[in-house]
Amino acid sequence: MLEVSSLNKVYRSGAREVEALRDLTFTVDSGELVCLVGPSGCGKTTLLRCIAGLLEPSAGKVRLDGREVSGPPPGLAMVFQEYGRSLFPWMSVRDNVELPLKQRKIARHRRTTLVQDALDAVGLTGTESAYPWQLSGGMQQRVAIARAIAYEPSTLLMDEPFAAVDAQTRADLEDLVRALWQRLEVTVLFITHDIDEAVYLGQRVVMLSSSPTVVQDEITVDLPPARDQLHTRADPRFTELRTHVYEQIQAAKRGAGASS
Ligand SMILES: Nc1ncnc2c1ncn2[C@@H]1O[C@H](COP(=O)(O)OP(=O)(O)OP(=O)(O)O)[C@@H](O)[C@H]1O
Repeated sequence: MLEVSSLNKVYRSGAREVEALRDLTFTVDSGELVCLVGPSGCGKTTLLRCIAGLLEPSAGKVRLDGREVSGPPPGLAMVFQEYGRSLFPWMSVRDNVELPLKQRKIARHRRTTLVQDALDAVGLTGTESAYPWQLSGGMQQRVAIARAIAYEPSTLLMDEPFAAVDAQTRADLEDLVRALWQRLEVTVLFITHDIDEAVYLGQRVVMLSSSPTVVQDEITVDLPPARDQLHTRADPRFTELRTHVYEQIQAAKRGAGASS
């Protein structure tokens, strides 16, 4: 479970102060998939860095599985937008996925099993010896996802992971995330600028205001759990939910408070 309580971050340099996060409170329950959306510049990077233990908040707390985060938490794995920069080009697919397991000092035999299972789960069986640059963007992002799940995290933090891939690949990867989430029962916080993606993927959508950031609104996505690109997106309820989220993000851009 991820708990973000009254999180505040003020950047100070000399006499200049920038309040990036004002007062951010939300939770992601164990095994839940929550999407976070907000206008550009809403403090998403600042929030992520606080959750990942890479940045100290000015006030408030982040707790992961009951423990206060004060450095990179062991149960957390991350997938970033820039897969090209998060994979090491001189390492094979297998070595990229295995690296965090070596750093965790997991025994070789167990590592081999975890790497193979993760590559199978993301549909990359047979690419073990390839190098990232020999793969398409979508496949590289699958490697990054395999690396994250091989680590067996309790929580997966996904930072606009599909912003740089084409629409068809993106749809496939969205379905992969839902399938893995259901199968692995992992807690997922998925950050995206794409409102349709947030509603399609999430059990809940948390909307952020412009910086200094607060939670603008939050909705439960009451769509059936078995989702597919064709039928879910054509569901009138999907349209209602996306309209609500869109209106809230527009209100956030204008600096207005939440409306019901
Ligand atoms: N190191 C820093 N020093 C001063 N101000 C900063 C620093 N990092 C971020 N900020 C400010 O904090 C606010 C939030 O920035 P942040 O990078 O967290 O937003 P973001 O949502 O990730 O942006 P984008 O969506 O454009 O990537 C912005 O006003 C930014 O200028």
